[in-house]
Amino acid sequence: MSKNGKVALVTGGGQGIGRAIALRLAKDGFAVAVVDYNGETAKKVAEEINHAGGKAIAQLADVSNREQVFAAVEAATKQLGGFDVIVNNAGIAPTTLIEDITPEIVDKVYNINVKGVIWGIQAAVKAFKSLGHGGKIINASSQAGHVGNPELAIYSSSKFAVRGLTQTAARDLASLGITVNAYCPGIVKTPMWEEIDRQVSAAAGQPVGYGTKEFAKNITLKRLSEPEDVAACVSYLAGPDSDYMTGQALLIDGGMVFN
Ligand SMILES: NC(=O)C1=CN([C@@H]2O[C@H](COP(=O)(O)OP(=O)(O)OC[C@H]3O[C@@H](n4cnc5c(N)ncnc54)[C@H](O)[C@@H]3O)[C@@H](O)[C@H]2O)C=CC1
Ligand SMILES: CC(=O)C(C)=O
Repeated sequence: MSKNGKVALVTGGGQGIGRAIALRLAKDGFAVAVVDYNGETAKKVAEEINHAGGKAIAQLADVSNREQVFAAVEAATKQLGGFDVIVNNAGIAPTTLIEDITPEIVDKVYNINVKGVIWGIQAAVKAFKSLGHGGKIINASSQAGHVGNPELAIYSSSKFAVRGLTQTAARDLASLGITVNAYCPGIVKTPMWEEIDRQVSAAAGQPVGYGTKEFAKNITLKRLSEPEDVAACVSYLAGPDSDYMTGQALLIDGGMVFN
């Protein structure tokens, strides 16, 4: 049994923001299922939680595969003794100049960033219903889901889609006692951001770090965010203090986007 008696599942939990969320939710008292298509990193994060006195399991699943997502939620429910929160965090962000976009890249990004969230929502609803209680669904959008980001057309549009899904699911699932919210980080220091910086800088013929400077110009708080900044917000969305919040897409971007 976890310290707060609750179970959370985090997709893309093997590194970056997902790892920070898994560690934070474990600290908050959740038993955590760390799900990733990289089995090694998921295992490492679960071990880190267990060594620190928490309770975690690692699960291998590709969120673009509906059956694997349902299987992960079912296994988490059985092995951890319940199911209360899903964090649909896994995502990819290749840069996509408009004229170079191919059907393959659209499918790849949408299969993970959009369909992966849909499968996560469906699998969580099935688990909550079978357990006879409500729950919390938390989705990864982005500041790029509030404003179109240069050179990230497909990624940005996928994150707008996540906001749309979040609002609609919040309305559709409220009667089941399920809340649905999204978090919308700005630039977070993770391997994903490092890769975007490399691609944007190279496309501009500039050294690594140029992309970061360009994107970061408008951050009011004048610093990039840490994965832990995002995890703190997700901790709130996963806990009881957000019980009266649903359909929201919280910006955690240091003031990059005011709306
Ligand atoms: N880093 C940033 O600046 C921002 C990130 N985000 C979003 O936050 C989420 C996490 O991003 P980061 O931690 O930065 O990314 P990351 O690339 O550093 O880590 C992503 C994790 O997800 C896993 N993953 C990717 N595709 C998967 C799939 N199909 N099935 C299972 N696991 C999969 C990867 O193996 C990795 O462990 C993403 O949805 C991203 O779009 C949003 C705003 C800003
Ligand atoms: C990768 C991403 O979502 C950014 C920069 O907001």
